[in-house]
Amino acid sequence: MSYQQELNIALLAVQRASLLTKRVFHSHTKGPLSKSDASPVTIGDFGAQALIISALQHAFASDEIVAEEEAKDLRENEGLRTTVWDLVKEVRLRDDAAEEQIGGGVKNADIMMDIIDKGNSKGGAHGRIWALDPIDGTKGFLRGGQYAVCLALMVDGDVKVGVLGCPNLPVDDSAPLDSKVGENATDAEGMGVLFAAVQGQGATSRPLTEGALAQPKKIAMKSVSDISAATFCESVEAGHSSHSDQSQIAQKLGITKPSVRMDSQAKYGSIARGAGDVYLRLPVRKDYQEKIWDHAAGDLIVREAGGEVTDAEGNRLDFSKGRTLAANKGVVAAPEAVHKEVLDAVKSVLRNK
Ligand SMILES: Nc1ncnc2c1ncn2[C@@H]1O[C@H](COP(=O)(O)O)[C@@H](O)[C@H]1OP(=O)(O)O
Ligand SMILES: [Mg+2]
Ligand SMILES: [Mg+2]
Ligand SMILES: [Mg+2]
Repeated sequence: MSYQQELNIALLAVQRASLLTKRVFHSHTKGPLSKSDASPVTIGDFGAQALIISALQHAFASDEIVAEEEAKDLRENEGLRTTVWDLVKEVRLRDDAAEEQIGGGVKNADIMMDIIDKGNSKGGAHGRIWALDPIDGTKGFLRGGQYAVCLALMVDGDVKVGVLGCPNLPVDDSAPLDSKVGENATDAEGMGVLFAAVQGQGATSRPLTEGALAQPKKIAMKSVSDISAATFCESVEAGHSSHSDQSQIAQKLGITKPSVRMDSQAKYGSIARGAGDVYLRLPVRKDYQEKIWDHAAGDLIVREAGGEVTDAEGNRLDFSKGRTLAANKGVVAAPEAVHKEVLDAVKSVLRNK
């Protein structure tokens, strides 16, 4: 299967949701609330989830969706509901034909909440299931840094299509990653990129526009012959991945450059286009299970760009286990040629802990 229709709808849906998140990013009222696990959620997360699921339901009515957010807070808080609805009803692609392909807008606030709650699939190994993170890196979004709108289609537990909208990364694939990439980001001129991949068809990037899709360009990971010269990417949040283990691994590989810290799956996109080389996410807590929506799109984009993505033991990420990556701990993403060398260093550091 070529999955061209799925890719097209996913790209348009992510592009439209990114318009909404950008509005919130620049407003003073992001409306952060704290969820039961103490992580934040904003009006941007709810609004983007509603717009994307609405597009998927229009195009693929019988597909299931595993999405991060639920409408409970909106049902209980009228003010919050109205604020999110005011955003959702206004945001449209500035291209009628493109907007029509994703079904136009949502009809009213009640339907919006029902749509948000359609993201409650249990996931699993059977059938067509989308994995959606409406804002990945919400902490980065609140801090003014990197974040990503993430959508992937799995068929029988295998990721077939992945799209990442990164409003605060440069369009230019060859722009070097500096240590400031994760700070005070703006979506000024030259910023905003959509990454995409279809299994067996390679990975692309294109500028994030406000209307019809821009032309895609093929992307590929940088070939790294000397691992000591590699650029590492890691989370900003030390609570999400172990900075200390990652720094020991870098040291073991002879890497002296400081790691580039940024929030969200923007890390997967950045290494897929050769702006960085290696993404490490080593567990801080034994009991944390990574969520499928935090990895599905990025995993495919990196592998289609010539990379290998495994957990800390060298197993491929298994998206067929439900809403979490229950069978995996940690993530090691690197160009194919050096992945083993990186993984050996990971194993050796973790063994000696
Ligand atoms: N203890 C944890 N370990 C790993 N990832 C976590 C942890 N807590 C939250 N996350 C998730 O990490 C992702 C962001 O990663 P990064 O640091 O690379 O930007 C978020 O989706 C966040 O989930 P959530 O959306 O529920 O807050
Ligand atoms: Mg996330
Ligand atoms: Mg999220
Ligand atoms: Mg979250």
